[in-house]
Amino acid sequence: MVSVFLSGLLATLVAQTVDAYVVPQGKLPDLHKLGTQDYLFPYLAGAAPYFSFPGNYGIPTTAPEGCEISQLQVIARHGERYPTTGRARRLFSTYYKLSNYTREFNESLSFLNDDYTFFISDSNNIEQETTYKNSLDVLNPYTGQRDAEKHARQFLDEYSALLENTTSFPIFAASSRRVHDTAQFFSKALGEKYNVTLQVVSEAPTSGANTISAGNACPGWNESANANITDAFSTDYLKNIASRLNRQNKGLNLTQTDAFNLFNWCAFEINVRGYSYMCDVFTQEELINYSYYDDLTSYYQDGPGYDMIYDVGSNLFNASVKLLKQSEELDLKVWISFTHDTDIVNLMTTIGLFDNGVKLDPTSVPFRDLVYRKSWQTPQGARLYTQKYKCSNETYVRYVLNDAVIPLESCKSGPGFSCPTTEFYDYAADRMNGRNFYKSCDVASVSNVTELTFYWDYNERHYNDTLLNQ
Ligand SMILES: Cc1ncc(C[n+]2csc(CCOP(=O)(O)O)c2C)c(N)n1
Repeated sequence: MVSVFLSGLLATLVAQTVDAYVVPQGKLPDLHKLGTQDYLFPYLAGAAPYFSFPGNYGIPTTAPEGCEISQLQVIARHGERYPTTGRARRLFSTYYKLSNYTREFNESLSFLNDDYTFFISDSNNIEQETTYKNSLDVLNPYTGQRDAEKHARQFLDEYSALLENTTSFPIFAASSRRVHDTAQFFSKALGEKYNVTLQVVSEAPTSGANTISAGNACPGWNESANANITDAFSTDYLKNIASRLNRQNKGLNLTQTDAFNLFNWCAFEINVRGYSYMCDVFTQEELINYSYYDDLTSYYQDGPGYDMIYDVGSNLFNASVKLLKQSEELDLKVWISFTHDTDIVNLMTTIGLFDNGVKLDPTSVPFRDLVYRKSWQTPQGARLYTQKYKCSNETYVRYVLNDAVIPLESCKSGPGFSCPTTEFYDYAADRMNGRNFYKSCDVASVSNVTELTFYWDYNERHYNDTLLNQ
């Protein structure tokens, strides 16, 4: 009797356990593709999942022998995500064209014959972080959620000593929902030992200079300011893709715009599903052209090729330098913020991390002299660390981008190729000399907030802004 009861109970328990862990769908051959396309990430214009910076000089990211970290600042992008509204609209238009094709697909598009389902299956996911829950394959190793959790563990592994006497501290997030969600996944993954208060700082233009996302509060910024330069880049690689696919599939009428959209399809499908057969459409040469086009447009829209960007990036750089100077007085040793890719790119432009003075050439793909590789700088989940450390009685600053130390070319005489703070503060003042975010961006037309204060007044103000699906 008892054993019948027990085996019944056991069966129920097993059934419940199995139910809770149903691993759904996914065709068997897809398993071989899942998580195997990392080699493509550096070519996918920062839309693919996280990867460590490929231009790593081999400098250890830990503080050099005899040095101790005194402050760490982290500025990170949100994690892997679904496409934005605009991208999704363009992707759907290409998808509809393909889904209306009535013949069998050939060669690289033949995967579409096998009851393929498009990777945006619920429009509520547009703009949002990919999670264990909204991912199209539970075995997807690239969810933004997992990336943030992994990042948190890596952060603790390297820097938990800085939190030795701190159990309650803030983490700052721009008010985009995916940015907030990333910050929350990161915070939770730090574990119960820490009591993190998320400070959600508005990224609406009305927040003016008091923002992590200066790009959103810059009415003066003009996406097309340098379009006359970037438009000179040849679109032959896109035309070749379209004509190849049209030749292989009679009656298919893909345009060069469709070809461009297919790169995004490839990248975002990996974020959502963990693999994408669409990536097999491109040759390596086409991927190189595509990634350089991203470097080029970013350079002239958000980087050193657009003078105003030095002003935009100065909003965060100025705050960062202020925190560095105050490190002795401040209780907190770790300042963690989450935002968008362009804000990090703007900041790195003002810092001068990837600028050798050579303007990017729109007429051909450069190789030897190309240091501004935006397609490598801010993948999903990108993270820029500012380290301040003390060795004997001297203090030093240096930057670590996506697991790689990137020395400042004109100031690297310190241990670990760092910049002595005495020199660094002059260097920073020089970079920001004459720069003014509020003025240059015409922020006055949307806000009267002239200063970034959230790092200093969060305790009184407790930032808790409404989340935006943008
Ligand atoms: C200075 C400046 N102001 C505004 C824009 C417009 N913009 C295009 S993409 C993006 C963020 C999406 O990134 P993420 O994928 O990280 O969320 C923004 C804000 C810009 N590119 N540069």
